[in-house]
Amino acid sequence: MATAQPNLLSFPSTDALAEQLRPYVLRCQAAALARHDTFRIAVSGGSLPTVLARALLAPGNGSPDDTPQFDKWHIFFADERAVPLDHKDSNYLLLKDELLSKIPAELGAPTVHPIDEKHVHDDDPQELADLYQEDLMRSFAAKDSVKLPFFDLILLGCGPDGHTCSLFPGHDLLREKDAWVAAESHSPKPPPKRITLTLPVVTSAINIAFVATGAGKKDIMKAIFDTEEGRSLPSALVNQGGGEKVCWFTDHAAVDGVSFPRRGNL
Ligand SMILES: O=C(O)[C@H](O)[C@@H](O)[C@H](O)[C@H](O)COP(=O)(O)O
Repeated sequence: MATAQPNLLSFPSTDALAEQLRPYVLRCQAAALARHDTFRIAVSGGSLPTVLARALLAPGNGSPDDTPQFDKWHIFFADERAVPLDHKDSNYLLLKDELLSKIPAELGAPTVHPIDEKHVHDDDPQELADLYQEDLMRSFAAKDSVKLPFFDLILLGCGPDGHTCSLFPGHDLLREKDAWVAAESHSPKPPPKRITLTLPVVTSAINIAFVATGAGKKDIMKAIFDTEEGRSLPSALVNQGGGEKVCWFTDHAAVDGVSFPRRGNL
């Protein structure tokens, strides 16, 4: 378990946040391309795709360091709902509408890894989770001896109850040690059937970023960062497992009243 503290960043507005998220993601991209000539990231649903698109589709200065090289990106879903890819609840559709469909051709096209639509109507989402795990294994060239996929970057949201991905407070999935991808059949946030990366996969990522904005987040942010009771919340468990690899991008409204030290840049 990591001991170093996560980084808590706070900005006056979502626009200011997106301006800082861009260089952060592009620094992660540069490090990943130098390491293995590919950038493997996982993204959540919720408000994250919109903020990410605002960050990445903004005009850059044209330098290689400030340019997303999307043709080198492999985009996975940190969690996904068991619905068809064109369903309004699909995280894939959200990402497509907000970001993928708007990427200018000259920036290249990412390789996107959606869930297998054939299994979205299964009673139990386990097969959907297993197939997604197989996709991850292929993409990370995992041999039996490779215990975990090391994402270059995982981008997360945090729900008002402290959930992240589809890892909800008090659910057994928080104790999953072996699976990379797990099935959730009773999500308190609709729709109930989902798949999610597990905590060991999330905390093994090389970089982990949360985006949390708005006054609706301030109570849970206080619980996560300032209280003992909040330590068992899924988002707090990511802080504990990821330590200094974790970076929270928030706006001032979301951290109003939070005592944990925060900064205005990385
Ligand atoms: O598919 C999902 O439901 C999400 O991945 C979920 O984990 C989301 O990130 C949080 O609920 C925060 O959502 P907001 O950013 O909209 O608050």
